[in-house]
Amino acid sequence: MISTVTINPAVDYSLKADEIKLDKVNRVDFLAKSAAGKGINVAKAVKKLGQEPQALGCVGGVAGQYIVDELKKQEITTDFNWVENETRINFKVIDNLNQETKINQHGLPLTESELEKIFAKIIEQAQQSEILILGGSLPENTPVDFYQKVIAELNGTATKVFLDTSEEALKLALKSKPTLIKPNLRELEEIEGQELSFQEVISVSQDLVTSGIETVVVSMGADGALLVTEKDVCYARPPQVEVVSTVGAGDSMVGALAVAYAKNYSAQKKLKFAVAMSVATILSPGSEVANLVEVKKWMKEVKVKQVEG
Ligand SMILES: Nc1ncnc2c1ncn2[C@@H]1O[C@H](COP(=O)(O)OP(=O)(O)OP(=O)(O)O)[C@@H](O)[C@H]1O
Ligand SMILES: O=P(O)(O)OC[C@@]1(O)O[C@H](CO)[C@@H](O)[C@@H]1O
Repeated sequence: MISTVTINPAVDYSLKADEIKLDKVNRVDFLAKSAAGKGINVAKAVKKLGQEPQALGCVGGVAGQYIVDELKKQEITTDFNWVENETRINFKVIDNLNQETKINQHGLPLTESELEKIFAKIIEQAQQSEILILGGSLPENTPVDFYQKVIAELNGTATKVFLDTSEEALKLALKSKPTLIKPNLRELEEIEGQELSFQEVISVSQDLVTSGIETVVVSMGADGALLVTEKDVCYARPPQVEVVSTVGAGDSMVGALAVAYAKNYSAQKKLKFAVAMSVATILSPGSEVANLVEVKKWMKEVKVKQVEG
């Protein structure tokens, strides 16, 4: 089974504005509302790709109930922990220039006891999961080494742990050696504390692999993605497309990578499948993700090659 963990989920509101005027009232149009947060988007992707995911995490209040109800409608198995504070609402505003402004709340804190319970649930459920995906930020006041501790606890077990987070939580978690990480270019640059050329992205990823992380996938927006393992350095270029919304593009890639891992695809096929999924997803509105039929169509358009390390 593929399980996803979203400690800090969100209800995403996608909105449209002609332009965002700072220090003014902005009148916006409503486009879509979605059950979201990175791990939840990954679960939606896994389901759309024909596998049965399980979504874990913390939900609270009316927004939490919305997430539970939506995932039920999408026939996604959930085993959430109910918490005292309301789940956050995030806003994604698309303007006339197709720029996406993302307004993400930090997420209200969890109590110490809620944190202990979700930690225990993750470890328990990991035992039945071939792949466990930890996705997104941590709510306010959560110890920043939360993911690091979860991964350390699962070291030496059969569970493959994928991680998609950012900033300090990512930096610390690298020390516990997750199986796979999927930083975008900016997140990788944050880890390194400097801008990176394409060759530097390859060598930094190779260093991470040498340190004990099995697979590093770096997503680079319209420039595609790179997958690095001990044996392979593959690069995939997406076709040029008219973007509808990039929200969830990275998450859809992680979902596709999990499915590709479960199916034991080759390195090149894993990357092709993941990039095709992301391309199909950026053509879907809001935080929605694409399905297998669309992915199969885009796989023909994604060019993958082995590059020199
Ligand atoms: N403008 C674009 N044109 C073609 N493909 C794109 C474009 N933007 C994103 N993609 C595809 O989506 C993948 C993921 O995008 P990106 O690197 O922006 O991830 P991300 O920052 O993790 O996304 P998010 O956090 O919004 O889910 C890219 O590797 C690429 O395959
Ligand atoms: O604030 P975080 O946890 O870093 O990211 C949350 C989020 O921006 O990520 C998803 C897109 O990747 C959205 O559905 C959601 O609102």
